[in-house]
Order: sequence, then C-alpha cells, then structure tokens
Amino acid sequence: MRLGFASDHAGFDLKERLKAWAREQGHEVVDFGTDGTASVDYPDYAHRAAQGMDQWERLVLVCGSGIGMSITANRHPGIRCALVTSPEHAALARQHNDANAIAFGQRLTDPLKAEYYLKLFLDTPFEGGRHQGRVEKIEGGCC
Ligand SMILES: O=C(CO)[C@H](O)[C@H](O)[C@H](O)COP(=O)(O)O
Repeated sequence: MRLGFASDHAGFDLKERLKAWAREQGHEVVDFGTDGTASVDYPDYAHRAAQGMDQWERLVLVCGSGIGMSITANRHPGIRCALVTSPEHAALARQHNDANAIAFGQRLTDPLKAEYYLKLFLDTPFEGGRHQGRVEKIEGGCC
C-alpha cells in the first residue's frame, strides 16, 4: 500500500520509526515532512499531506498529542482521520468509519503499540452495510 506520512517536530521520531516499519512490511512511503526536530507548526504539514491525497492510499500523521494533526486533516473533504489510542480505535476506525488517515501522539503513545495500531488500521476492512450511508453523510453536511 502507498502510505503518506507527516508530522511536526513533536511527532518526528515516531514518524521516522513508523516509516521504517512500513518499509519493512513492504509498503511504499511518501513523506510530507517535517524533516527534523526543529520546532514547526503542525497545520503546515497536515495541510500539505492532505493536499497530496492523490499520492497516498492511507495517511499517517503524528504530532505531540495527535490532536492538532487530526483536527487539521479533517478539515479536508474526503479525509476521515482517526486519532488512535487503542487497538479498538484502530479497528473501529476502519470497520465503521472507513477512515483513510490515522493520527498518533508521540508524547502519549508507546512506539511499539503505535506500530501494532498501524498494522491493525492497515489490515482491517470497512464493513460497509449500515455504515456506508453514515460515512456518506459525513461529507453531505447536516440534515
Ligand atoms: O497540536 C498539538 C496538540 O494538539 C501537537 O501535539 C503539537 O505537537 C504540540 O502542540 C507541540 O508543542 P510544543 O510545545 O510546541 O512542542
């Protein structure tokens, strides 16, 4: 699978680790930055990765908490980003929400667990059925 990655400074180390893991698993990696631990603004990198959605099938975003990256990515039509802190979140984000982006908080998530959550996220299919129309309503606006 082609995976996009982006982080700010506070997510850089976990981004690099997850990129290495993804390559080991045979995935293709597209990196939208940042390139180091110098302080940057997370929206710049979340927007860049979201605008490049023709270049990835799933997007992996990392910041200190995962909150800023997920909020920003979800401003973009067609992106359904889940902030994941448990295996249940990782699986349900795919099964019920057909999420195409996952966000992690480097300061709050054990890196080994993040690898496991990412594997679950990539391996779990969307269930469709009653969830299909609900997902379509996300883009449709209210009522
Ligand atoms: O946006 C965030 C919080 O929602 C991210 O966790 C950032 O990485 C964090 O705010 C960066 O904090 P710093 O004190 O500037 O390193």
